[in-house]
Amino acid sequence: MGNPVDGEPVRVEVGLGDRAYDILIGSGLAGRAGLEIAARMPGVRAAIVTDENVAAAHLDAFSSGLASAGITSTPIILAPGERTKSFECLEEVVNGVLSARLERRDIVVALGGGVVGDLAGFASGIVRRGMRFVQVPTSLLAQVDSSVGGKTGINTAQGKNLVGLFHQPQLVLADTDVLDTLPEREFRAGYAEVAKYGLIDRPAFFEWLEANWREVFAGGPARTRAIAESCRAKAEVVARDEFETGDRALLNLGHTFGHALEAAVGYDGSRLVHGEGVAIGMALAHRFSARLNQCSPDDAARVERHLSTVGLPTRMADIPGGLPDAERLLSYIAQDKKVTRGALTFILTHGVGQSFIAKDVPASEVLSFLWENHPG
Ligand SMILES: NC(=O)c1ccc[n+]([C@@H]2O[C@H](COP(=O)([O-])OP(=O)(O)OC[C@H]3O[C@@H](n4cnc5c(N)ncnc54)[C@H](O)[C@@H]3O)[C@@H](O)[C@H]2O)c1
Ligand SMILES: O=C(O)C(=O)C[C@@H](O)[C@H](O)[C@H](O)COP(=O)(O)O
Ligand SMILES: [Zn+2]
Repeated sequence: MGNPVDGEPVRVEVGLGDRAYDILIGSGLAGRAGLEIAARMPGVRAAIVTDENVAAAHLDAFSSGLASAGITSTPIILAPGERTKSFECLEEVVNGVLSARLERRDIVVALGGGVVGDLAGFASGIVRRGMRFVQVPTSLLAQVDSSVGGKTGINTAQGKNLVGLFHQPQLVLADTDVLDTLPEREFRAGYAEVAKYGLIDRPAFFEWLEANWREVFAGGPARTRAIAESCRAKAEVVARDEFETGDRALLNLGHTFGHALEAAVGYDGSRLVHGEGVAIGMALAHRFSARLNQCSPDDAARVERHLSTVGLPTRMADIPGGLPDAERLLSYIAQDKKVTRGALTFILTHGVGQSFIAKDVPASEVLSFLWENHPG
């Protein structure tokens, strides 16, 4: 894991054969987006899907950059937050793209966090039966995770991401400068997905994060290194299991619990945002693994300690405003996309960096565990 060379973007390839694409990570990439896009897709026009917060900070500079490379664009600006991943906003994006008369070979650009990326990616996958799209992730979470790998979609009352498509982008441009305007709470939430890669199968990376997380939060080379290492980790998994028929499910560490909690609070980001749900979910997954004698309580405590040290929540009691009872939480878990013939699947662990896919986890065990950990 060397430090990135100053000035040069780090390039990570997502190796998907004739649908392979680059992730470029570094300073100044948003301003250069027009050139990077025009070099790969000459003559395209664009819809820029973004949210109000990102638009206020970055849209003018971004669309001017596209224009100076000869790319005309139409902005589609949405309300910020998880509730935007909805059928209503999907319709808004589809209408915006069609009203701009973009053609199938034109592009949808997702300029924003994971919410914008998942929604714009989904819209691009269905308009004219599949347009091309480019991810310009502006949150840490989007730069290390959601912009890579082609999972797109929206939420429903029944659960997270239950409607969507696998649809890969043509290019990912992760400009580390744009993180300067990201609120600290959102940076911290994105850090949960960074730590996730260490916990899945990169124990040395987790150890490095334990020692260097302050530098990652501060910015500079350590941050770029953490983003690049995360993208490499995700790109490797996606390249070998694009459609999650096997070990891509490991990327779901912490999500089986986390998604249930997000649904349980009605996608209210003032109470819980995705990365925080993942942090609590990862702490629970380690504690649950220890309860099932799969992992030592010391490892579970170590994970919880690091997540709390950086200021992330690790317990259901950390969510303000109360939760539905354990049976209700289990009913959200039963909607998880990893469920097979009614049997629950969890990502469990034998220790830091030793995650595994556990099929047929008895619902009764999950329910008792949820009650034990429920804030009441
Ligand atoms: N597709 C995938 O593989 C994948 C992976 C992980 C998460 N996700 C999804 O991503 C979503 C979470 O993404 P997120 O954490 O980026 O949330 P988000 O998109 O809601 O962004 C977080 C907040 O930060 C603001 N913001 C983003 N960039 C900013 C910037 N540079 N300056 C100022 N404000 C900025 C946004 O307006 C928003 O208020 C969830 O819906 C989750 O399910 C998808
Ligand atoms: O890319 C993946 O695969 C992941 O699981 C990454 C997760 O961080 C992400 O939150 C994803 O959207 C969850 O996928 P889902 O299939 O459980 O909805
Ligand atoms: Zn996630």
